[in-house]
This record gives sequence, C-alpha cells and structure tokens, in this order.
Amino acid sequence: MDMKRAFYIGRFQPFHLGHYSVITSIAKEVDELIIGIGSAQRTHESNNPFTAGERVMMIRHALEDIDVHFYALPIDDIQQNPIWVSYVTSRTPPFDTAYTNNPLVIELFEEAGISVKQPPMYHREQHSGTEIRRRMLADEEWKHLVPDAVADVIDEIDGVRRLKRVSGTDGFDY
Ligand SMILES: Nc1ncnc2c1ncn2[C@@H]1O[C@H](COP(=O)(O)OP(=O)(O)OP(=O)(O)O)[C@@H](O)[C@H]1O
Ligand SMILES: NC(=O)c1ccc[n+]([C@@H]2O[C@H](COP(=O)(O)O)[C@@H](O)[C@H]2O)c1
Repeated sequence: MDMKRAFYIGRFQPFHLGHYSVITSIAKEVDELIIGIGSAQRTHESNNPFTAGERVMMIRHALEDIDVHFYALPIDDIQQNPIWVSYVTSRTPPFDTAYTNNPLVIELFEEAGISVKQPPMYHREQHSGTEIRRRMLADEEWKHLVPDAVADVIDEIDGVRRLKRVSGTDGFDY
C-alpha cells in the first residue's frame, strides 16, 4: 500500500490550538504524520521554557483522540543549514510533503526537492507561542489558547513558575 506521510515541524513552546488546528486539517489528507519537535535541545529559556520530553507529553495528550497515526520526534538544531534536510530525513520515517510557514524551512525543503505546503493561520494574533508565554508571565488568561490536556501538562510540571524563573520575573535577584 502506498502510504501518504507528511512532516510538520515546530518548537511547540507550548503546543497550542493553532498547531492543533493545522494538525487536524493535515490529518484529513494523509495516512501518517510525523511531528518534528524542533530546537529539541533548547529548554529553560524564556523563548523555549519546556523540555523536548515535556513537549512530547503535550502533543501525545493533546492528540489522544485524533484520527491519524502520528510520530512526535524531538529534533535538535544543528549548525549547518545546507545539511539540515538530510539530517531531518535521516531520523524520521520517509515523507512526501512538509507543512510549514517558516521561510527558512520552506527554502531548505524546496531546495532539497521536497514539496512544501503552507497551512493557513488560525487566529494568529492570540494563537502564537510568543503571545501565550507573554500572557503566562503577565498572569493573564492563556489556558483557552491551548488544548485542555496541554494546560494540564503545564500545571503538572509547574511550567508557568519555571517560565517566570527563567525569564527573571519571579522577584528573585540572581
Ligand atoms: N495560529 C497558528 N495557526 C496556524 N499555524 C500556526 C499558528 N501558529 C504557529 N503556526 C505554525 O506552526 C509551525 C510551528 O510553529 P511554532 O512552534 O514556531 O509556533 P509559534 O506559535 O509560531 O511559536 P513562537 O511564537 O514561540 O515562535 C510554524 O510553521 C508556524 O507557522
Ligand atoms: N540548521 C538547523 O538546525 C535548522 C534549520 C532550519 C530549521 N530548524 C529548526 O526547525 C524548527 C522550525 O520550527 P518553527 O517553524 O517553529 O520555527 C525550529 O526548531 C528551528 O530551529 C533548524
């Protein structure tokens, strides 16, 4: 059987409803989906507060009921853009299409001859990792912007407290 497999990469800091909406629409088009958790080595930073393992948990729980077979695979950054596509494909199942809106990622995949689709943006003003982290730091509402299961994971790991600490806004002097 000819399997249609797609690749979707993001940092997922955290995984939010914009990502969820992209994945539910890709799920209708493919048999299997590879979700690349990018910048996997980055964690405990203001722009990247969560570990690769915590992001695996968010995705696994958020997609509990989704109707597509998926793999969530952490992918570290490397220093050389020209070999990044080979590096990615050397650690993922084979795929036909990459879904991304990241201009560098589009360029690298297209140069490597892999077809790219750009998913439409879902209420981008609020559904962005940057905006959600901003709200967490400001003690504003953010849970409605992520799947319930992701809010539970972030509570379990005390993620907002960590974000505040690594962003230096918890009142402590270092
Ligand atoms: N609201 C959204 N709707 C559709 N696609 C989105 C949305 N937000 C992000 N994406 C796409 O998902 C992929 C992964 O995004 P990423 O993990 O960088 O999230 P982000 O919200 O852009 O994060 P950050 O603000 O932390 O950079 C990118 O291709 C990005 O364009
Ligand atoms: N040279 C590299 O390591 C390289 C190149 C292009 C993209 N990436 C990664 O791919 C991911 C792209 O995801 P975003 O679209 O969420 O930015 C990021 O984690 C980014 O660091 C890495």
